[in-house]
Amino acid sequence: MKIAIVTGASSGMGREFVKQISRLYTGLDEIWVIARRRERLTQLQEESMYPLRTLDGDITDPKFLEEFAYLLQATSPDVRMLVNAAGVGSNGTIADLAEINDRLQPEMVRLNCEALLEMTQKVLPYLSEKSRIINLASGAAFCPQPGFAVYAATKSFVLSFSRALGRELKKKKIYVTAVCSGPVATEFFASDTMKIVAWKKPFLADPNAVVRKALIDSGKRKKLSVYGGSMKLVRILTKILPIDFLVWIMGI
Ligand SMILES: NC(=O)C1=CN([C@@H]2O[C@H](COP(=O)(O)OP(=O)(O)OC[C@H]3O[C@@H](n4cnc5c(N)ncnc54)[C@H](OP(=O)(O)O)[C@@H]3O)[C@@H](O)[C@H]2O)C=CC1
Ligand SMILES: N[C@@H](C=O)C(=O)O
Repeated sequence: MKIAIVTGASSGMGREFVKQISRLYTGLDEIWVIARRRERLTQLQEESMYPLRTLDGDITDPKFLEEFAYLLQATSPDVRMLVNAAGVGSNGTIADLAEINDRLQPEMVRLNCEALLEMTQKVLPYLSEKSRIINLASGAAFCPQPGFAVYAATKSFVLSFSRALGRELKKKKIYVTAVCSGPVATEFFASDTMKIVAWKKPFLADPNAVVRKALIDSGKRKKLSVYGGSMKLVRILTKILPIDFLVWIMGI
């Protein structure tokens, strides 16, 4: 059975990946869609040409991860694509966020880093030649960001992890792409602790376009998918400017 697996499929870019994978790729038997909001995943069936297998649950929950591993073992699928899109962000200083809720930032690390790693580890034995992994990192991965510190650090983890994993899997011809976009118009900005700052508003990208580029870049076996001219410029600047200056700028 040939499948694609998408985490964070109930909204934003994960949802868009499911829709576009279903339109663009032939030969899949199922797409496995993962998120906590079951009804959203069920509704998504209307937008997919392929049967969706709805795995509703929290990917930071060891019980969910155990059941997921068991399902993989029981069905032994050929996973053609894994999209790790589940993730959250919070902005504010580390101290302010800790005062609001001291679990907020540790739980962000658990979801954005550990759960992404655990999903990848579990799926790895079921990937074969020309399979692909797409990890949602962020432009925030390019440099430390005071006021967005833990989120940016989690995304640096995702970028670094993706690059190294891609190298490890090269011999097996399995390709890994990290998606590093700027702000994208999704529910990411709808939580009480993740407010979009004014200067980012003009740069808000359409999730449809970001995902289309990510799938094209993954098809071209690119290690990074960077959407938009402004984010490409940010990437260059973060390579050439001194780190202390960059952190100062980001903290203004
Ligand atoms: N929007 C942006 O500006 C950018 C976002 N990104 C990254 O892209 C990825 C997708 O974000 P985006 O689509 O924008 O955001 P959304 O908030 O729209 O989507 C996040 C998804 O993650 C799922 N999710 C959250 N927590 C859990 C959990 N514990 N277990 C399982 N699923 C979970 C949510 O589903 P549910 O609540 O149903 O569980 C939802 O489907 C994230 O990793 C984000 O960091 C990168 C660059 C820019
Ligand atoms: N890139 C976005 C999040 O990942 C942002 O800048 O808010």
